[in-house]
This record gives sequence, structure tokens and C-alpha cells, in this order.
Amino acid sequence: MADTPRPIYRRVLLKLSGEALMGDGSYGIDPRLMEEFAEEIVQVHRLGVEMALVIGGGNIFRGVSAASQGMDRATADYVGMLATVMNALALQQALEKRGVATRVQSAIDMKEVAEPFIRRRAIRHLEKGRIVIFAAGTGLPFFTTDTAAALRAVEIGASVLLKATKVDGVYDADPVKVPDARKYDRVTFDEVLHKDLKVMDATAISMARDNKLPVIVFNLRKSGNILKVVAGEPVGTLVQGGSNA
Ligand SMILES: Nc1ncnc2c1ncn2[C@@H]1O[C@H](COP(=O)(O)OP(=O)(O)OP(=O)(O)O)[C@@H](O)[C@H]1O
Ligand SMILES: O=c1ccn([C@@H]2O[C@H](COP(=O)(O)O)[C@@H](O)[C@H]2O)c(=O)[nH]1
Repeated sequence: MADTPRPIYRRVLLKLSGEALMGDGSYGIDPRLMEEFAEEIVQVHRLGVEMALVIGGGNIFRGVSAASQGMDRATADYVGMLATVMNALALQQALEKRGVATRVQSAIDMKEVAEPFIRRRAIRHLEKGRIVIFAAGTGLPFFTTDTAAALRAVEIGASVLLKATKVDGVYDADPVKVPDARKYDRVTFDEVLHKDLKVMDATAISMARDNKLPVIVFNLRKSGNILKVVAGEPVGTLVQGGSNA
């Protein structure tokens, strides 16, 4: 029997791609995938890792796309933030089915479905072993859930920001558009910014850099990857400060 993985982090912020939830569909949530992701998150949580989650909304609505078709950008962004609340509630349900206590905290007040975001309360939930899902991004238009993830990670004192997405790391060009793009095992925040590598937005990268928060970008669609990353296995790309030597 395989050894139980030993986590190297005490508290993590896991950012889940909304788009990855679509699976092979073109919109919404693939229920089978949601169950798979929830199962893996619960396995990591059972290792004793304090887990906070941020989930994107790209499977339902992206403000910038709607704005390009004529919708007012701020309004479109509020719709996008509400989309992340839908994903958060669906994920909460999938986690709680597995017997884990969770709390959703929303950056936009909606007391019938979620707690408001209160930093000290979120930390207390984590200390009590609850999984906390941060919904509605930062609560502000013109931002993204990647920035919300970096912000919340810093606020709760997470040791690392894990960006679980559709690609298996940071490349020297968008691998979806450039088939021979080369993947980095490690890259600095400054390189990501200077080369304008768009795997995460610049605000999120700057916030992580300024607060010395390491970021690991990896593929959510490869089963077992979250466990591997938390156990310190070299999966995806590590983005951090300093040199890559
Ligand atoms: N240099 C790069 N290296 C890796 N991926 C890149 C790069 N440039 C652009 N990308 C794109 O960035 C995407 C990941 O970021 P994006 O913010 O769009 O998605 P997400 O955060 O996974 O989804 P969501 O917004 O739905 O939560 C990848 O799908 C990839 O095509
Ligand atoms: O702080 C935030 C976070 C998100 N938005 C809007 O929501 C959508 C979905 O989030 P993704 O990060 O793209 O998954 C985003 O396109 C924005 O429109 C926001 O305004 N502020």
C-alpha cells in the first residue's frame, strides 16, 4: 500500500479554476468533476492541512467578455462575482456530503446564503478544522478571483497559494495558443511580470510578490495533483521571488 503523503504546508489557499469545472462542456458545472475535485480536497484536508478555497466563475460568466459585447464593465463584473457564489455553494455541498464542516464567506453581503467575509472569523474556522470557501472574489469590479485568492491568502497567513487550473504550469507563451511553448519548473514573480505571462493577472502576481507568498500553478484535471503539490512533489510551476538558481 502506498505511504500516506506528508503535507509540507500547514495552511493553504487553493484557487480552483471555474472553467475547469465545465469539463468537456462549454458552460456550467460538470457534476462528476465537482465530485472528483471535492474528493481530492477532502483527502488533503484529512492530512491535517488547513484549507481555504477560492473558486473562479469563468464557467458561468466573465465580466471582461460581456463588456467586450457592450455590457457596462462594472455591472458585468458584479454578475461575474455572483457566478463565483454559485460555484462556491455547489462546492460546499459536494464537500459537506463527505462529512467535512465548511463555511462560505462572501465578499458581497448575502446573509441568507453565506457569512460575510470577516478575516478573524475565517481564521478561527480554519483553526477549528473547517474548510472556508471565499466567494464573490474581492467584492470589487475590475478584479479577478486570482487577485482575490492572493489577497485572502495573505490575509489569513497561508504558506502558499495553489492555483489549480487547466494548464499544467507557467509557460513562456500561452500553451493553448502556442503548441511548442516551454514550461517553467520555477519562475520568478518579476519574470512573469516582465514577460507578461498571462497565467495569472499582474495584480495577483504583484500582491504575491510584495507579500512573499509563493504560488504554485498546476493542472487541476490530473487526478492526485492537489495531494502531490501539498506533499511537496515537483508538480506544475513554482512562482516565487529571487533567482531560480
Ligand atoms: N504563459 C502562460 N502559461 C500558462 N498559461 C497561460 C499563459 N498565458 C496564458 N495562459 C492561459 O491562462 C489560463 C489560466 O488562467 P485563467 O485565469 O484564464 O483561468 P483560470 O483561473 O484557470 O479560470 P477561471 O478564471 O475560470 O477561474 C490557461 O488556460 C492558459 O491558456
Ligand atoms: O474580485 C473580483 C473577482 C471576480 N470578478 C468578476 O467575476 C468574474 C469571474 O471571475 P474569474 O476570476 O474570471 O474566474 C470575473 O471575470 C470578473 O468579471 C470581479 O469583478 N472582481
